[in-house]
Amino acid sequence: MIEAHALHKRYGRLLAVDGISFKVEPGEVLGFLGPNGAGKSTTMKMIAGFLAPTAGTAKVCGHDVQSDAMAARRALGYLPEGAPGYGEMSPAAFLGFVADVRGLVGARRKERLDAVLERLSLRGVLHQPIDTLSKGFKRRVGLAAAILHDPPALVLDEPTDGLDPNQKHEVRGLIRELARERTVLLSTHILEEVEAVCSRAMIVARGKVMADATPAELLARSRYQGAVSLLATDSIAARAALDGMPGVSGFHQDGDDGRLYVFPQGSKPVPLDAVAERLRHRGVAHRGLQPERGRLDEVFRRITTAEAKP
Ligand SMILES: Nc1ncnc2c1ncn2[C@@H]1O[C@H](COP(=O)(O)OP(=O)(O)OP(=O)(O)O)[C@@H](O)[C@H]1O
Repeated sequence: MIEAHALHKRYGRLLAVDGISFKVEPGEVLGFLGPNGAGKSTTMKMIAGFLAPTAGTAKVCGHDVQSDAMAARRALGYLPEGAPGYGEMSPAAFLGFVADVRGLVGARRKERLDAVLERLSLRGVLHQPIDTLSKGFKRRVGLAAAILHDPPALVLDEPTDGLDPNQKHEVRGLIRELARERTVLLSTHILEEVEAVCSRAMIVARGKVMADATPAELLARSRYQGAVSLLATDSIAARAALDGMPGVSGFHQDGDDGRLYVFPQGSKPVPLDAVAERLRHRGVAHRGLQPERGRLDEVFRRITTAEAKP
């Protein structure tokens, strides 16, 4: 379990983290989302014991990260933002060094090294300097170092940053697999990642938690949920045909692709068949009529912009 209670971090005059509290249970993947500078990395560094909080406490598997630092660090695997250091070392040398620091010896050391090399498919690059590896392999080396001692809790700072779509897919699969019996806290800028791997998402802005919900609950806050959209040859005619239809509250036309969004009244979805029938009846040609499931990007923007209310 990972717990944060009223964490604060001040850098001079800047209050980078302003009272963040949460609890993540085993089996949960909590995604930390927020604009640049929101305080995500700072919070993660405090949980990992790399930075002392200005106020507040954090615990990893019940161990306070400050007063019981060694036990907390033993229980935690941490992937810092960016690539691992020691770029001149090979993965073999670097992971051997991490194993030594973690106090792994004998058969257990060999077993854990074999397990992570296999899990992260690192055998092909074992003796190449880390600096010369692709971004994907660098992230894998970082992940291997984070899970080498088989910790019950993981803090992963932007684990898929800079990876190509295939590598992202692979790393997300690995995180889901790791999360089965572990507690995972990860940060990301990628909204689709939240739906792909997170059981819960916390939106942070200006050092404060602005939302803490499941991805489905966040989607339900989108005004696009329950809307239908279509591409009409004549959008003005389409709007005129649908204006005043029961269950329809308004329209929005996308400036880029011209797609027309028809918004519902209240929580009941706009009836797709009735829309199709009405357009047919009025002779409005259209294609791509589809229901909308909501948009995380819109919810994220609304919650994190200055006007947003918590
Ligand atoms: N060592 C430091 N000294 C002074 N200010 C810092 C320091 N580290 C971070 N900050 C500032 O604290 C704020 C929060 O930074 P942090 O890196 O935690 O944000 P973040 O949410 O992780 O951002 P990003 O998504 O860009 O990684 C930012 O304004 C940043 O400039």
